[in-house]
Amino acid sequence: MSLVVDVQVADRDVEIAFEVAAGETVAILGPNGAGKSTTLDVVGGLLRPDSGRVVLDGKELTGADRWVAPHARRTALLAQDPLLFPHLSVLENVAFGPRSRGAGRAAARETALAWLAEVDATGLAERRPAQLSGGQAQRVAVARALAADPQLLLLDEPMAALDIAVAPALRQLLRTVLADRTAVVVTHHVLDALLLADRVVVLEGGRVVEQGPAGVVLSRPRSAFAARFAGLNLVSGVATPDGVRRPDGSVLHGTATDPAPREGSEAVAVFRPSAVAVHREPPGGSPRNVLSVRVEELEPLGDVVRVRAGDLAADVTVAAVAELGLAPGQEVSFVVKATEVDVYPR
Ligand SMILES: Nc1ncnc2c1ncn2[C@@H]1O[C@H](COP(=O)(O)OP(=O)(O)OP(=O)(O)O)[C@@H](O)[C@H]1O
Repeated sequence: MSLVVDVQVADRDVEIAFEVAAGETVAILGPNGAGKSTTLDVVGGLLRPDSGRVVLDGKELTGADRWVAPHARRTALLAQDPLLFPHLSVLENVAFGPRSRGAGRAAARETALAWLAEVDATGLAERRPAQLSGGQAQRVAVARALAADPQLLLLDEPMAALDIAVAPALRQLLRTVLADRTAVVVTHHVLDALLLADRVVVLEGGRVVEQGPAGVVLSRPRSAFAARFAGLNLVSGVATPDGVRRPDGSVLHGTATDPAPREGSEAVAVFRPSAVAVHREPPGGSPRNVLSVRVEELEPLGDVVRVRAGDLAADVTVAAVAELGLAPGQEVSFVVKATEVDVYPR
């Protein structure tokens, strides 16, 4: 059930093309307004693009002269909100899909019970949605989506509305469910991308700026958003023999990784926040990279404090924050060794 998406929505300035192979899960990432919801809406048939096409398993769902209605698309949407029918029992909610596809009452009930067992919710069958916790309702929503036997599963931040304590169990369930399914998942969570998706597609400003295997994009990001998402610092510019020249003319020295960027071509320098040391004064005569920045925000992160300055971040200990007297608005130097900076083509 492969998916081909190549669509344009002029009034939203969205032009997006990507493919999902049969059995593959693709995560769509991007900042607010990047076009993630627009993409899901177009694929699910809720929005008609100005031009382009959506093809599922060789069948055109959206095209120049073709428009398959949402309910006839064989796609199922799992959204933030479980969207269960409040007046139906859990069992009836899950049986709804098979019933609408023509199954008899007994067969639909059997399918629904099988899916409820699959999501570990058999004991909830007779309850009404109002009698479920958020996590239980979302598990039922998973069963309902799958009971309709969709060819493509669309997930729109399925964990976003859940309690932090409940999210891991649902993520684990989705991991099992998505293992051999064709799916597109919009997420703001790095763990979802890593644990659920085979590939990620990064959108910015209504365009695909980067795509590839989840592990590769998150460990070797080439776009500003993917780097931020993966918790890495990224500086882009033009490749020099030993680093990246930034638009302001300064060079960030690093180590070229395979494949090394061609001198003069667009390149990125990427380094971990934990590799950055923060100094009040620029260290004199240092062979290291020194970036002058203004502290914008201090954010506690486990046993370190993330110091944010523009697009860059440094992780320092609480003791260092106290010792340096760090506070927003302060001018400081971010210092990073060239050996900690990976340079590769953009
Ligand atoms: N109903 C609408 N009518 C017109 N423009 C819209 C509409 N919804 C979104 N847009 C615009 O389309 C572009 C893409 O928005 P979209 O909602 O797809 O982004 P998103 O990546 O889902 O963002 P978010 O993470 O905030 O949900 C934005 O410029 C947005 O302002």
